[in-house]
Amino acid sequence: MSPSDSRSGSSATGLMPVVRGCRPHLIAAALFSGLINLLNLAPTIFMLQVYDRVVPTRGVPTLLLLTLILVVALAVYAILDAVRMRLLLRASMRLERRLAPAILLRILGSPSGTPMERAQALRDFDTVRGTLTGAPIIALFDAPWAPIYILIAFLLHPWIGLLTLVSALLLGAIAIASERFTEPTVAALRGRTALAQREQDSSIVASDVAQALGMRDALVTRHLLERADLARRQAGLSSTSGQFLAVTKFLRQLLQSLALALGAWLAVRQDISGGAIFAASLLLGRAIQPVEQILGAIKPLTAARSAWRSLDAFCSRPGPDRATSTLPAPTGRIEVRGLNVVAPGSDRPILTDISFTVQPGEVVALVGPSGAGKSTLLRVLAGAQSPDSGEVRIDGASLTDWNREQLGRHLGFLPQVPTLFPATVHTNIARFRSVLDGESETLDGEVVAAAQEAGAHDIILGLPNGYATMLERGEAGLSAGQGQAVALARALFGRPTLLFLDEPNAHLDSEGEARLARTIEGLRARKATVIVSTHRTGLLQIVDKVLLLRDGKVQLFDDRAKVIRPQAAGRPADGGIVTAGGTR
Ligand SMILES: Nc1ncnc2c1ncn2[C@@H]1O[C@H](COP(=O)(O)OP(=O)(O)OP(=O)(O)O)[C@@H](O)[C@H]1O
Repeated sequence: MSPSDSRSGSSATGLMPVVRGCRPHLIAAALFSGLINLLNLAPTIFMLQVYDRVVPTRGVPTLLLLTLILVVALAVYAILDAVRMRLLLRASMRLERRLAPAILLRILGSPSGTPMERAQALRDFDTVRGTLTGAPIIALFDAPWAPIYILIAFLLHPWIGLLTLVSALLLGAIAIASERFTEPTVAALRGRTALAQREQDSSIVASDVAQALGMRDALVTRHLLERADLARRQAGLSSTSGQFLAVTKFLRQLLQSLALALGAWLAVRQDISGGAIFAASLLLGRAIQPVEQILGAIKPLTAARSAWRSLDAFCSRPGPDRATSTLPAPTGRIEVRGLNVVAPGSDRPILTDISFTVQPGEVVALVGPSGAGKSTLLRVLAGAQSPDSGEVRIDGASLTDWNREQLGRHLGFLPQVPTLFPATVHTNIARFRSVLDGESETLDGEVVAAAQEAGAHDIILGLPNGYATMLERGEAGLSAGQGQAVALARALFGRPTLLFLDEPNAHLDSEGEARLARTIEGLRARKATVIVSTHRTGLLQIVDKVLLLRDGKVQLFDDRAKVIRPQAAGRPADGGIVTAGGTR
C-alpha cells in the first residue's frame, strides 16, 4: 500500500479531525489520572490512621491491616500509572499512523511553503508527538486534581484548607507569571535556533567551496556570532525560569512548614487530632505538587503549542490531496496556455504569457540566453513548479487534474542539477520503486534498459559497485557527467512518453553528445514527446522544432528547418538560429 492510499487524515484541512481520533485515549488517560490522584492520598490517610488509631490503642493487627491496604493501594497506583503511560503511547502511535503519511505527503508532494518551512513541519510534528508521551502532558492531567486535595484539607480544618488554597493560588500565579514572561522569548528562540541550525547545515555542506574561496574564517565568525547570540538569549531565558523556580521552591518549603506549625497550633487548641498535624503538611504538599509540575512543564508545553500552531497553519495550506482523476496513459500532446511565473516573494516576471502546443512524438529544442527562463519552463511543464497563472495540459487534461503519481510514471524529467538521492544508483534510476513493489528481476531489467537507453550503462558499470554503488550524499560522489548520466537514466526509466530534459549535454564530450543524439532519435522513434533545453547547438540538428525564449517570453516557435541554418559539412555545429531579425 502506498502512502497516498493510506492518508486517511490528509483530506481534511488542519489537524483537528485526526486529533479527535486520539480523544478516547486521552479521555481514558485523564480518567486514570483521576484514580491515580485519589490513590495518591493513600499515604496521607495511612499516616492519619496510624497516629490517631494505631498509636493510642497500640493495635498491632490494625497496623498490619492498614499496611496491607496501603501496599495494595500503592501497587494499584503503580499499575494505573503504567497503564496511563501506555494509553498516551498509543495515542502518540495513532497520531504517527494517521498524521505522518499526510504530513510527509504534503512536505514531499506539494509546493506548500519553502523547503525550510517543510523541513520544519516534520520537526514540529515530532515535537507535538513527543510531548504527548512526556511529563508535561502528565502534569496537565494532574493539575485539575489540586482542588480535590484542597477540599480534603478544608475537611481537616478550615484554617488548613485556607492555607492550602492560598498556597496553591500563590504558586499558580507564579506559574502563570512565569509563562507570560518566558513565552515570547521561547517562541523567538525556537525560530532563531531552527534558522541557525539550517544555516550551519548549509555551511557544512558547502564547506569545501567556502575553504577554496577563503571564506572559512568569515563563516566560522558568522556562526560564532549567531551561537553567542543564541547562548545569550538561552541564558536569559534559563535565568528567568530559574528565578521563578527558586521562588517556587522557597515558597513550597515555607508553606509546608507553616502548615505543620498551623496543624500543631490547632492540635494544641485541640481542634484537630495529632495525626492531622502531619496530614496537613502532606496535603499541602500534594495540592501544590501539580502546580509545581505545571511550572516545570510550561517550557515544553509552550514549545509544543507553538509547534502545533505552525504545523496546523502549514497543514491548512493547499495540499497535494485534491481529488484527481486517473486518466488513460498520455500520448504526449502538450498544450501551454498563457503561462506566467513570477520570482518567489516578488512580482518580477520570470515567464510571461507563454503559449505553445507540442504534438505527440515531436522533439523540441528550448533555447535562449542564460536567465531566459528555460529551466523554469521545464520545471513547470514537468509539474515540479506551479505557475502563477495559465495552464499546462497533457493530452487535454490540465496538469492539476492529473493524478501526479500516475502521470509521473509516464514522465521523464532531467533537472539542471541532477538531484540524486542518498541511495544506490539502482534505486535512484528505479525511482525507489523497490520500496513499494519490492526487488525483482523485472525491475532490474527495466533499470538496465533505461541506463542503456540513456547511454549510462557502461558509465555505471565503471563505478566501484556498479548499479549497487551507494550515493551517500546524492550525486556528490560522482563526476558531473556521471551524475547527469544516472539522472538521464532515471528520466528514461519506465519508457515515459513525455520527456523534459534540462541541458542534458551540459557535461558531455563530443562522443557523449553523439550518444545523447542517438538516445533522442530513439525516443522520437518510439513516439515520445521530448522538450530539451540546450546552450550547445549540436542537438539542434536532430530536433523537429525550436522554441526560443528571451526574457521569459516566446520569441520564436517554429519548425527547425525554417529557423536553423543548415550545418556546413566539416564545420563544427553552430546551428545559428536565423530569423527575420538575422542570426541569433
Ligand atoms: N527560485 C528563484 N527565485 C528567484 N528567481 C529565480 C528563481 N529561480 C529562477 N529565478 C530567476 O528566473 C530567471 C530564469 O531562470 P532560469 O533558471 O529559468 O533560466 P535559464 O534560461 O534556465 O538559465 P540558464 O540557461 O542559465 O540555466 C532568472 O532571472 C532567475 O534569476
